[in-house]
Amino acid sequence: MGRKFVVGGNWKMNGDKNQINEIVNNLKKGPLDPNVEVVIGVPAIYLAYVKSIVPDTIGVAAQNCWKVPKGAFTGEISPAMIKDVGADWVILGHSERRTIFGEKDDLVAQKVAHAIESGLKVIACIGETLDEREAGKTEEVVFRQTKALLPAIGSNWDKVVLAYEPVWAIGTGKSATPQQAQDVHASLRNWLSTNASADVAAKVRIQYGGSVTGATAKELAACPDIDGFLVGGASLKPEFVDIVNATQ
Ligand SMILES: O=C(COP(=O)(O)O)NO
Repeated sequence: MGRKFVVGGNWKMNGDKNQINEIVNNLKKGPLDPNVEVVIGVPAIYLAYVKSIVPDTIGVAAQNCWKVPKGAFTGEISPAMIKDVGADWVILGHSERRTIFGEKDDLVAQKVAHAIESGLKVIACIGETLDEREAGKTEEVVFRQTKALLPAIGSNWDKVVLAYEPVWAIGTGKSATPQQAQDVHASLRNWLSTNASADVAAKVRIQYGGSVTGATAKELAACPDIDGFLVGGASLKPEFVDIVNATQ
């Protein structure tokens, strides 16, 4: 289908300059598959530092941003600030933003819209909780979350990567099986074909995230509708290189 594999490393609230140096040196050593797009999600306070030491071939993402250019929003950062330090991606709607910080679909959509209009590329996260999966609501939830993003994205789907991250697999060591992940990705792509367009559905890259490791990445990467990963814990470890190279 010709979708470029894209692997994100979401460092979350982890790292200090010594650990960041180790992680970046590991990425520099690689070797990284040149056919795979790599984006690292960095704590905001270290964005400028990471941009100063990481090769230009590696994208740098903030892990969140606010929905307007500037103003009295203590503690927040804007897409303009993210661009100002040279980063060109932002991760939005992560389940930890939704469950811990109470971000709802409409706020995520407003952030996505403003990030895109500010010139950032977006990794937009969706995914169901364990209760929702056990209640058979997985598709209902991911369709609802994605539907909320449609007006925010508009015709700018080339600036967006979707990340399906089942909440019950995040940070648990319990990944979705390749079949479970493929089923949701395929269903979401089919939904996009009907609710966005066949072109969007064919071209949008859908990452899988949730306890991806060097040991599980190859089988997951072999699934036709998995176009990459959004990796948490393992992105802090040398095995992240193996995950990036999972399609080799
Ligand atoms: O939240 C995640 C996944 O985290 P883990 O790989 O640690 O499950 N990615 O954004």
